[in-house]
Amino acid sequence: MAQLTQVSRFSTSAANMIKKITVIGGGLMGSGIAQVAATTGHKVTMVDTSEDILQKSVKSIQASLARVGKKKFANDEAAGKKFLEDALSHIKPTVNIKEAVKDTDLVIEAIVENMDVKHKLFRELDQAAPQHTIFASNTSSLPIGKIAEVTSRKDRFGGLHFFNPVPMMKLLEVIRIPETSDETYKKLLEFGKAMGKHTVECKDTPGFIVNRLLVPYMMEATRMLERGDASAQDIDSAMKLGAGYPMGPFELADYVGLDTCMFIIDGWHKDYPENPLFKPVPLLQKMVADGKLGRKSGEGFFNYKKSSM
Ligand SMILES: CCCCCCC[C@H](O)CC(=O)SCCNC(=O)CCNC(=O)[C@H](O)C(C)(C)COP(=O)([O-])OP(=O)([O-])OC[C@H]1O[C@@H](n2cnc3c(N)ncnc32)[C@H](O)[C@@H]1OP(=O)([O-])[O-]
Ligand SMILES: NC(=O)c1ccc[n+]([C@@H]2O[C@H](COP(=O)([O-])OP(=O)(O)OC[C@H]3O[C@@H](n4cnc5c(N)ncnc54)[C@H](O)[C@@H]3O)[C@@H](O)[C@H]2O)c1
Repeated sequence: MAQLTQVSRFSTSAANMIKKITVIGGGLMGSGIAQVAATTGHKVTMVDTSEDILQKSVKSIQASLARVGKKKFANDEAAGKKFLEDALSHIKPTVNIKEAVKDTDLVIEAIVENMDVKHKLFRELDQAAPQHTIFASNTSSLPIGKIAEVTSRKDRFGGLHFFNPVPMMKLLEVIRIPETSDETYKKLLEFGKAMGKHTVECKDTPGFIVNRLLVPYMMEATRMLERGDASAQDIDSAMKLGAGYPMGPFELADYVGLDTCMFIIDGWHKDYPENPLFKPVPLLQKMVADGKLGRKSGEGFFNYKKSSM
């Protein structure tokens, strides 16, 4: 623990700071990370698997920038427009991974939550990126040390766990594995601050800080619903009005994606079968099997289809 806090007292010289970043994955999280990096003066390359997906990512960044700009420059439409255009000009979307990492300082991986897919990507990145490039994963639940195993740069590897929606959520968990060098960790912490986030330091433990507490709470809410103790609506209202949460557990699960929720809890159960907090939840598994994935599929614990709204 002493080691974790000691590192954050040092500061990196301006010449040594992270300026160019590559975000792999332009989905919910990757597009948010790219957006915030661009608005905080970084040069960003955003990679996804197809031009179509990248177009959608840019559209969602535009929409989010418009919301931020409208608030930030409430009485100055021209300044809001300039803010949006400046930020977009700092983001280069591409499907070419090799080109995207050729002179980057930091790669942030935000692709699907699957160890094999992440390993395949990091093997490729390790070959293509220059020696000085730091790698980070935005994984919600997979061990950073295990993701890093396929690279030859564990000393330049860490976790940067952002929260959804990235432009609004102030927290960034910065995770180190035993091999992460002090120099790397220091740079990651400073990058987080440069992104305008409040950083917290954490070891490579399941769920880090937030998800280790949040996931059991959300699963317990689902078990409560499964037992028929209360309705989803009332459980959500209770936690919002009685505990001060901005979203109830089911609104949040729908927002994150029920497939992601299920992947996390089932994965932890496999790794820690003795822990009762990580027991799979049949209701969640059934909803995912039925294609009810939350907001992204139009239905989850609540219905988001236009006709029923
Ligand atoms: C099994 C369990 C699984 C757990 C999974 C873990 C996943 C992961 O690893 C960790 C997480 O992320 S955990 C998840 C962690 N996340 C949480 O826990 C989220 C909890 N929810 C919240 O904090 C709030 O509900 C929100 C901030 C999302 C929306 O706020 P609201 O009041 O309900 O609704 P509003 O009135 O619409 O918007 C309010 C303001 O926000 C602005 N805005 C919104 N989205 C924006 C965007 N994309 N861009 C730009 N701006 C955006 C908007 O413009 C507005 O500004 P104004 O100044 O008021 O005009
Ligand atoms: N959804 C959340 O609330 C949340 C919050 C924090 C962290 N995370 C983590 O962030 C990561 C991404 O989650 P998400 O919700 O943004 O997922 P998402 O499904 O919205 O986006 C993933 C994107 O990665 C792309 N992709 C997949 N394989 C790729 C590859 N090999 N190369 C380039 N792009 C590839 C997909 O096309 C997709 O656009 C996951 O590890 C997840 O656990 C998610």
